Amino acid sequence: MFIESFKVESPNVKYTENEIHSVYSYETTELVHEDRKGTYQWIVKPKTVKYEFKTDIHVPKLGVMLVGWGGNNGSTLTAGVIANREGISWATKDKVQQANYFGSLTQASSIRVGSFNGEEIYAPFKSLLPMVNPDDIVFGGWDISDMNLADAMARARVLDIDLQKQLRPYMESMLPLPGIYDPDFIAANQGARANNVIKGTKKEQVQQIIKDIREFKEQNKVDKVVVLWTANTERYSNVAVVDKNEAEISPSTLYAIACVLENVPFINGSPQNTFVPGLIDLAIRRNCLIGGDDFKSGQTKMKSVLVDFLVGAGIKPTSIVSYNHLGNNDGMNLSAPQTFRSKEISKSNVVDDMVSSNGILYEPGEHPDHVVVIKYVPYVADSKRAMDEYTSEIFLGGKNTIVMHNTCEDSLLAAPIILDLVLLAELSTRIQLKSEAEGKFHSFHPVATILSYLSKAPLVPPGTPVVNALSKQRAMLENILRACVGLAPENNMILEYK
Ligand SMILES: NC(=O)c1ccc[n+]([C@@H]2O[C@H](COP(=O)([O-])OP(=O)(O)OC[C@H]3O[C@@H](n4cnc5c(N)ncnc54)[C@H](O)[C@@H]3O)[C@@H](O)[C@H]2O)c1
Ligand SMILES: O=P([O-])([O-])O[C@@H]1[C@@H](O)[C@H](O)[C@@H](O)[C@H](O)[C@@H]1O
Repeated sequence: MFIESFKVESPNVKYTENEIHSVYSYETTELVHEDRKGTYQWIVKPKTVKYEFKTDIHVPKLGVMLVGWGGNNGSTLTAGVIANREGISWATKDKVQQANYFGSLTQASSIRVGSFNGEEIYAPFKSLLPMVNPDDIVFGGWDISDMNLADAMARARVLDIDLQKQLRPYMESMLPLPGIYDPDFIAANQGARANNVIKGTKKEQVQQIIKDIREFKEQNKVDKVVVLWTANTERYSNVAVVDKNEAEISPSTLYAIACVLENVPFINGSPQNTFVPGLIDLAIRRNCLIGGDDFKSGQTKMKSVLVDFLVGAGIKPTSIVSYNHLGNNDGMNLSAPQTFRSKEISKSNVVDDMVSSNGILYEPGEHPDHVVVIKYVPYVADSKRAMDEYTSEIFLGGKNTIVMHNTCEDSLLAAPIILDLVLLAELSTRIQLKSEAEGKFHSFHPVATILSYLSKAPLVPPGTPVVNALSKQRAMLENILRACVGLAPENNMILEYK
């Protein structure tokens, strides 16, 4: 059964006019490796740590500034929120389509809250904690192309024409602010659209971005701003020289510096190493949320499910070949070797945690063969075609081969993920926590691993584990939000019926 909302009644949860305060027992383990009677043993000690969570229930008026606003993802997300907000429906060749938020974890997925009379009861994921209603978001942002959002939507070739016609009046007055453009970091083929750029030194460009954020906030009377990069994939910055050679500081890093200096959350939806070590240090010092990297939207999302299933079932993937072709501007930009390399890295590292979790299947340092191929084929436009082959070793020397064709409508899959990223980033800044060993409440670590479900290459604080398995990432996110309302982690035991 599905319910629309619920309230937790517990001695451990207090709802006040300003916050939800929960007391939570975090059940974990402590491991020691000790000499026991002459042989070393791993000892696992269950441990309970008391935490308190405080969630500010005042939902702000949120401004979202997209870097690359005029791109396929940026224009599609903007269009989708307007279509939902205005309740737009449109004719397609199959039916009259209503606007929806399908593909958004926060808006279209559910959580199990328990069972009632032998029936499992589910509620909307977004009913866990007060979140911004996406219909209320004010969009803005930058683009090195000056095209208005209605024309950018048409250029993207993502949405049905009847929908585009209805959206045009809302979007044609939306003009991206000039962006920071450095041809050394993206494909040369992007130069043709770069007619809307901020001149000046890198420092002056950062100052302009800060000015843009302040003016956007003032003009739109928003309480908070989140900035998200959905611009072109850049080549990696050479971190060995980035501190000594200003030319090596990428545009994405410059936007991120501006955001951290303005204490505005910055999320990187692309695979480049925007968050160079100096920037991470700055974000930590200023306690400003940063997160990323590279939206996990289609082919890689499936990979982080399939490899988790195979390894979890004791089956040994030995060869993973991920090919895809696409015909949008992203694909054109990725046709350059240096930008493709950024994407190849983020798409290749996604199985590392699952492989290293099973020492029965893999020797230390052993990995499956893993190849990533991306080709630019204009005709298919935003309708990316992913073709994967997974070969695994099974019982008694057998081999299993899984072949998959996955048509990922790239922007229709990425736009809801962008929405989740900005909503969850905003929510996480309203949560404070304190363990029993800590004297005062504090925010989550500025490097927002809570967003990892939505990223191919989750950015994590230095020295902490990277988890890519999709089910674990989703469970982590849900269980943290459950803890904020005093609910135990979903353990799927349903002992009541065993
Ligand atoms: N499923 C997906 O679509 C998906 C998944 C993961 C990652 N991504 C990443 O998201 C990004 C956007 O994808 P897209 O399909 O919207 O691409 P796109 O090329 O349509 O849009 C990128 C936009 O950014 C603009 N731009 C480039 N450099 C800029 C800068 N320095 N400042 C401001 N604007 C700039 C371009 O003019 C363009 O309008 C890409 O990096 C892509 O790799 C997309
Ligand atoms: O998320 P995902 O489908 O694995 O990865 C996608 C790639 O397959 C695609 O080639 C690229 O253009 C997109 O930006 C996205 O990164």
